[in-house]
Amino acid sequence: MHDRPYRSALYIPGSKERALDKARGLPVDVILFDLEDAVAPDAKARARATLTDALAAGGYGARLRIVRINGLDTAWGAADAAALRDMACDAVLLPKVNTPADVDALAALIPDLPIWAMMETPEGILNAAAIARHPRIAGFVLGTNDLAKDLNSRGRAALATALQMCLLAAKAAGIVALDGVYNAFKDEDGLRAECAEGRDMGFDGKTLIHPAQVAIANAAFGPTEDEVALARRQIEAFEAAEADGQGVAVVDGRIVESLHIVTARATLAKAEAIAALETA
Ligand SMILES: CC(C)(COP(=O)(O)OP(=O)(O)OC[C@H]1O[C@@H](n2cnc3c(N)ncnc32)[C@H](O)[C@@H]1OP(=O)(O)O)[C@@H](O)C(=O)NCCC(=O)NCCSC(=O)C[C@H](O)C(=O)O
Ligand SMILES: [Mg+2]
Repeated sequence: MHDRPYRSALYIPGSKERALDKARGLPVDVILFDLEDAVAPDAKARARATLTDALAAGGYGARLRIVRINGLDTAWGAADAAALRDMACDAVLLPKVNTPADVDALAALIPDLPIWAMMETPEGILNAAAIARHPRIAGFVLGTNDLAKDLNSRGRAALATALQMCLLAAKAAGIVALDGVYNAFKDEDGLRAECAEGRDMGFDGKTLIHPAQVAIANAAFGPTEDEVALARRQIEAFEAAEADGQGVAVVDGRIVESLHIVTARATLAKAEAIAALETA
């Protein structure tokens, strides 16, 4: 269980002032301010300055502010990493992480900021467990477009092993894992289905590309009222069973043991964290 919700993580091109402004009013849990693929090569330097000014102006409230820089092996990566010193952000997202050494290289340039890794290359996926265990890594973001490109694959089913390897690595290391984007941003039913699939696999949230996707991800990755009510009933029933010297309770015809109470408490904690974020 993490300290805050990560249901929706919206990419915003660092070059788009209007979108940077719009995000101040969106009910999104995480903002991924992008200097990488959403910014054209000619616009990289200007985007860096525009983003620095937008972050300095503030107004993003309790949303987690993560800046995606260009890779350190590109023409822009070193300048992006240097600019982080002047950016009011909470973490940095490093694209195309292949090995823990890639994380070491960035960590040496930025002593304090938590680092998130884009998991989007075949080599990175094979090294997922070691990358997740790196002491500076706080989260994984799946880059399903780049991964499909490198694999020359089609469709989400072809990515299942990679998604699950990243999830296993993230869960074993206790870090956050966010699912990849759904490109067809006008297809609400398709997004809803893919969010449900990612949630059921164990992802903490979904990365998004358009404001219209936010409400769908928030609904999919937040507990429903029925789930919260069930969690309360399970805890109540289990505590009553324990008081009676029993290790098992029954709720709605299903057994409830101490391990289910861990999940029930996590559900309540998540609902509380969402309520706290929404009123912050
Ligand atoms: C996809 C878009 C290019 C569509 O843009 P546009 O045609 O302008 O959309 P709308 O006219 O419907 O926009 C309506 C208003 O919403 C604002 N807007 C649009 N997108 C965003 C956003 N991402 N964040 C905040 N606000 C946004 C517009 O400014 C309009 O506002 P207003 O005029 O005030 O009403 C566009 O959505 C876009 O550029 N999206 C982000 C694309 C992106 O970031 N791509 C890179 C990340 S995906 C990736 O790289 C994944 C990974 O690495 C992998 O490998 O898979
Ligand atoms: Mg990518």
